[in-house]
Amino acid sequence: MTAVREIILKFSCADQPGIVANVAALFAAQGFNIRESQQFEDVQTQRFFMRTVLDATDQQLTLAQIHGAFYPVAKRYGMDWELVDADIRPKVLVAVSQWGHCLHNLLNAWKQGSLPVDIIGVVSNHEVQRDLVDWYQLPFHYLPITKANKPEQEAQILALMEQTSTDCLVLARYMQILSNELCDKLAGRAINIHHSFLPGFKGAKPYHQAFERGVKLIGASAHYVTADLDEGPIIEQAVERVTHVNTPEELTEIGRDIESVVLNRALRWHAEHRVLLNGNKTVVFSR
Ligand SMILES: Nc1nc2c(c(=O)[nH]1)N[C@@H](CN(C=O)c1ccc(C(=O)N[C@@H](CCC(=O)O)C(=O)O)cc1)CN2
Repeated sequence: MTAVREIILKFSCADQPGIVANVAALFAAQGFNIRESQQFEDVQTQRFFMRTVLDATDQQLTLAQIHGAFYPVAKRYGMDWELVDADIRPKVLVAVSQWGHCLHNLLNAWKQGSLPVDIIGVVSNHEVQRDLVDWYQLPFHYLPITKANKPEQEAQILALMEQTSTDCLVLARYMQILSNELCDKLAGRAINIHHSFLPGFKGAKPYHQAFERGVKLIGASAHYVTADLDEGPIIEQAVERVTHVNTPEELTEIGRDIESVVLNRALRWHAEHRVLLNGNKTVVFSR
């Protein structure tokens, strides 16, 4: 096991005085330098959230050794915690159906190195995006789905993630509803881009719903996937102004850019361990 250069600690626990002081004291005692730190107390739930980035260069310790050193503090406060090597990029599998704008934006950012993830491949229930994925020299897994083969198809997705030790599944306009079983197995590590400003206009055709309602703003929402369709904890959202002149097709066009930006931002924050679950909500320690 090699020594780590930089670590990211994120945790939540029941709030009480002295948490920050004790965490800081533990790392100070070992000579770690805090590079970045953010914390938040949810006064409603009395839950405390914290994310800290520490320079570990001089300590010459492995992640396991730092884990062991922090464990007593985590245990004392009953923390839900994660301590990771900041140089390890999460492995991501992307799922897409027919629309390729979010996939294109993800692959472009990944190729440019502006998305701190390791995309291991793309799965799709259609072949429409195969050429794009081939161009990026990534594996394209064509997994058609029907009501009858849904359990097998989902088992193939899960098997692919396990075989490749993939951390995260990104639904980049994947228009199939994941089963409760798959949602449970991927809790907190499957991210979907919904093409509306949630909680408005859930379901498969939000732009037509928006047109019929005559809204003046449309948007997109990236959220963790749960069994309750479009109800998962929201990671990021954005909106754009529209008018009575815009047709459903134009709303769809305007929405594509918002979706792509929102999904990239959400995936980056997830990959940088900036997102903590807070019940059915999130705490996002963005830059
Ligand atoms: N368990 C979940 N699965 C998915 C979610 C989610 O929140 N929980 N989000 C969707 C994405 N999505 C909206 O963002 C969405 C996708 C598909 C549908 C839908 O009604 N699909 C129909 C089939 C449509 C088709 O074949 O084109 C269906 O599955 O019966 C609604 C919303 C991704 N999955």
